[in-house]
Amino acid sequence: MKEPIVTLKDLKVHYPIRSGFFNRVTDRVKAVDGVTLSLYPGQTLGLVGESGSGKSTIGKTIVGLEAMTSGQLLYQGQDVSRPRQRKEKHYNRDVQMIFQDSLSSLNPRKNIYDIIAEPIRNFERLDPVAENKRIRELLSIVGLPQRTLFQYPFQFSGGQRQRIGIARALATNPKLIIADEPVSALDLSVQAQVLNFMKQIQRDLGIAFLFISHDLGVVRHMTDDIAVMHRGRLVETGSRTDIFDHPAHIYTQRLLAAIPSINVAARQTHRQQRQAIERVFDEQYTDYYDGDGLPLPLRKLSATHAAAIKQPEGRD
Ligand SMILES: Nc1ncnc2c1ncn2[C@@H]1O[C@H](COP(=O)(O)OP(=O)(O)OP(=O)(O)O)[C@@H](O)[C@H]1O
Repeated sequence: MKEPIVTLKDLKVHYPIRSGFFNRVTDRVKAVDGVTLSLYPGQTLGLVGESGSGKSTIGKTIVGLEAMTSGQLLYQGQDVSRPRQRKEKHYNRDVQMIFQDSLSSLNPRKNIYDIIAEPIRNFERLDPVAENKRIRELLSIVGLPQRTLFQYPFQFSGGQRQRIGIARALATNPKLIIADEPVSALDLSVQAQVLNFMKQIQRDLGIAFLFISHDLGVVRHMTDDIAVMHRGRLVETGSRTDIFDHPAHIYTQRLLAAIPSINVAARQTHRQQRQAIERVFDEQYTDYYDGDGLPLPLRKLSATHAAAIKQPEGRD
């Protein structure tokens, strides 16, 4: 197996909660509470879980937008947990992010040329001719007409803006892109277009993706490997077949049952299955969560599959 591009080791990100007259820290939200995972060259890893499970915090920590409480961030095997180490290793150039909300993540006062040029100007010093050429190339990679180059974000549709966000993320020739719910703000018909387009880019350019989504249906379309997150921890990791055909954790089973059925005739049966899985979730809760309601540690089930479940009886 190739060396991972990025590895998180026992990552914890805890947010302080302040309250009272003196604004003292009275509690902590354990948004990420001991996550270990690796991202490999050319791989797309899907990170799924319901809202609040800690997915975005992982993405933001990888690109340095959130500080780690503890744990380690490795880049090609080297420790880059500190911002200074990331700078030295060109990490910030090689790891980019695409955001969910393309309108608020693109500066409304800058035209597309300057938006795409920004990361190039930050990390590479190209002469104006080379810069112009690179920006035009990026625009054609993301399928936008050259005449749009000096337009502003509000002049584009949501799908087109997401393509601009992708062009900006591609500008520095990154090795890894974090895509946090990249299509959830778009109409269904545009979602499919943008997803197919991202898949094609991923294949053509061999970039690794961490694809964050609350929707297992979208993740199935995009990724070969999936990590399922609940309450700040991973509850299951595996190949698409492991997760979709042999889900071992009750929470993964619940997420699978929540994927809406396209077939109208099957909706009634689907609803009954969903209710049945909700009952099983409540009944078997203590087999999967500890006394504090936190997921158990991950246990290896095969070379590709691991789940946060109890050891079978009689084994330790
Ligand atoms: N800056 C912050 N200060 C305090 N708590 C935060 C902060 N950012 C996130 N949280 C909390 O951390 C937990 C994880 O949030 P996070 O956004 O990572 O989850 P998520 O799975 O990405 O959900 P969503 O899809 O809704 O963004 C949530 O309980 C959230 O309220």
